[in-house]
Amino acid sequence: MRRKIVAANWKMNLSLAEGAALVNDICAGIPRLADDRKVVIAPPFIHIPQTVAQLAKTDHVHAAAQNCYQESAGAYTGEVSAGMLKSAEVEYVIIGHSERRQYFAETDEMLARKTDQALANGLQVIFCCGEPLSVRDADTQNAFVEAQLKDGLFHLTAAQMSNVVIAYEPIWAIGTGRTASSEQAQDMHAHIRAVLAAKYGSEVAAATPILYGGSCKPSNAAELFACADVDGGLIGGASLKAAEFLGIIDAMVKA
Ligand SMILES: O=C(CO)COP(=O)(O)O
Repeated sequence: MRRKIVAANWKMNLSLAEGAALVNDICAGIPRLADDRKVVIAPPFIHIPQTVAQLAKTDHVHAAAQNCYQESAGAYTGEVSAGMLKSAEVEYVIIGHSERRQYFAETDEMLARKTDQALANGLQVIFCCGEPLSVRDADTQNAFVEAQLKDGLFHLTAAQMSNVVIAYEPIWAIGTGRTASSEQAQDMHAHIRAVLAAKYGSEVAAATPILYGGSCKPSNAAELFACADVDGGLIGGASLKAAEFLGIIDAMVKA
């Protein structure tokens, strides 16, 4: 049985006090999860020690970072290494979010190195892919996403892939209120799984969770998570309100 995951990406939001209150409310409201269902919370770096301490009281909610640097240590002012995240007891790291690619000029080559750093330090990677609107309008999204996966991930071994989760986030659906239809999500997720199967075989492809991200809310989560190849979600805006995030977790529990 493939893992199902709902992950919160807080992006650059919330004070420490607001973050602590939100994690408290999520932990208080979360239902019992089966072993194959996981909730992940990715706050800004500065929240991490606080969030990790709060989550130590639960078994089924895990801390993540939103990024890490591609070198292990040194004179890189302002950066945070995968080893530091591990030392803070972070379990997951998001790599290749479209906002990192777009605003911080992160290239596929950098993302491949970040992935290596994360895996070498025992972190699980949530690797993001997804096309801009111009690519969707030209109907070339399958080739675009395939190239992102090949360039960012396909240097990994099959064994390393067991520590990788993929998040498909079409850029035109992020923060826009315009979600992909369940048919668009399923088509792309099936394509991603076929690309994984061609490279790593059907067992690895079947075991890799593929999350959907982009304007996912309690009102559309159940329909998205009912798709055969959608294994949960990476949630931005709706992860900042406990009631909304708990509603999305509920959709995963029932999926
Ligand atoms: O980018 C996202 C999560 O990483 C999605 O953001 P929204 O849920 O706000 O559209």
